[in-house]
Amino acid sequence: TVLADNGYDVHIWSRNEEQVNEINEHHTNKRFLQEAVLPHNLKATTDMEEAITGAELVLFVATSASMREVARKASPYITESMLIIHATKGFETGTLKRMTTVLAEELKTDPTRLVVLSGPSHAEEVVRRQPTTVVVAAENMEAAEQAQDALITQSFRVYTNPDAIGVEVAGAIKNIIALGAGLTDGLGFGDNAKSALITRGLSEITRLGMAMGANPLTFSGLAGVGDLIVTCTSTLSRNWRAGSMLAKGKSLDTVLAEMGMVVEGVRTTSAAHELSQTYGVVMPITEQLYKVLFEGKEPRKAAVDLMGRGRKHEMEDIAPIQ
Ligand SMILES: NC(=O)C1=CN([C@@H]2O[C@H](COP(=O)(O)OP(=O)(O)OC[C@H]3O[C@@H](n4cnc5c(N)ncnc54)[C@H](O)[C@@H]3O)[C@@H](O)[C@H]2O)C=CC1
Ligand SMILES: O=C(CO)COP(=O)(O)O
Repeated sequence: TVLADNGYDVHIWSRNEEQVNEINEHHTNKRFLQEAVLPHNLKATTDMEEAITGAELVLFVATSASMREVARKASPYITESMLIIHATKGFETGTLKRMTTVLAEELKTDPTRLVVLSGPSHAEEVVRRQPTTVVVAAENMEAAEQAQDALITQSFRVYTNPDAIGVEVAGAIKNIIALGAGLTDGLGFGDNAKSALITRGLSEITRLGMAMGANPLTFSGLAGVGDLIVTCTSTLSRNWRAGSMLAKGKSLDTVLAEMGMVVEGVRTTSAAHELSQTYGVVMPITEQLYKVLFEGKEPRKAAVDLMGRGRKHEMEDIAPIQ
């Protein structure tokens, strides 16, 4: 809708014929966007060639689990002149690769020109043209600025950042913290607990990001603090909702089935758990969430263990202790 508002003829690719027909005939996508009416210059197709051929810009919004498969399908129709952007938050399971790496491999394109779009942006609000701010990041600033030009509207304000690694790491890991925020709310803890989780979660994101080559300042921006606030405090967040359902004693399988939409934080917890070992980074919230999700640990016990850790300096492993 953002691109359509800027006058582009937008072609959405979906594998789901029913959804494609609904978008083309009724200009709605009720399962995901309720009553929102979609612009008439936005058309859907199940044909990847038709969706991409002749495009100036291709925006990938696959789930992290399906990014490689979708990119491989798109690859034959991608040309060098197309601007490639993605808005996916997560790592590839198994390889632990960032989404730009997956895209660069499948599209055989210059990785420095791949643009990451992230920030606090629940789709349900974007489609209603409620004020939203995001960041587009690419090593090649010209590519980031092209994305900014294409996406900026009166209700969708777009900032640029050269730190694609930082923006990707922040967008992925904040989902773990959002699951944790849902858990603390579901357990009946107060605002102090949630603020603690958000802030110490930011430390965790910063430590991993720095180890992976990110600029720590990126994490105080829209992709870091901004997205942490929206996903840890909004009932629109699937990750927050999943966490609060887990706290009520539902199994992970039940929660995911009831959600019916992707909860990226689950796979990301597993990936970040491995990344923390690969990079030798301490990630206590991620570690406790891993135990809750995959080892059956009681959420309340996880909270007790987090509170009972050894004494620390607040900026340990981030800034030198003076
Ligand atoms: N929904 C939101 O507000 C935002 C979502 N994101 C990110 O965008 C990505 C996608 O999220 P959503 O669209 O919200 O998820 P969703 O669960 O609402 O929709 C995902 C869609 O992908 C389809 N899909 C799954 N596997 C596929 C495959 N192998 N081939 C083709 N289609 C496949 C599903 O059928 C579904 O229609 C995630 O990484 C998410 O973190 C980022 C910012 C905001
Ligand atoms: O990333 C998002 C908003 O910026 C979407 O978050 P959820 O996946 O938790 O709904």
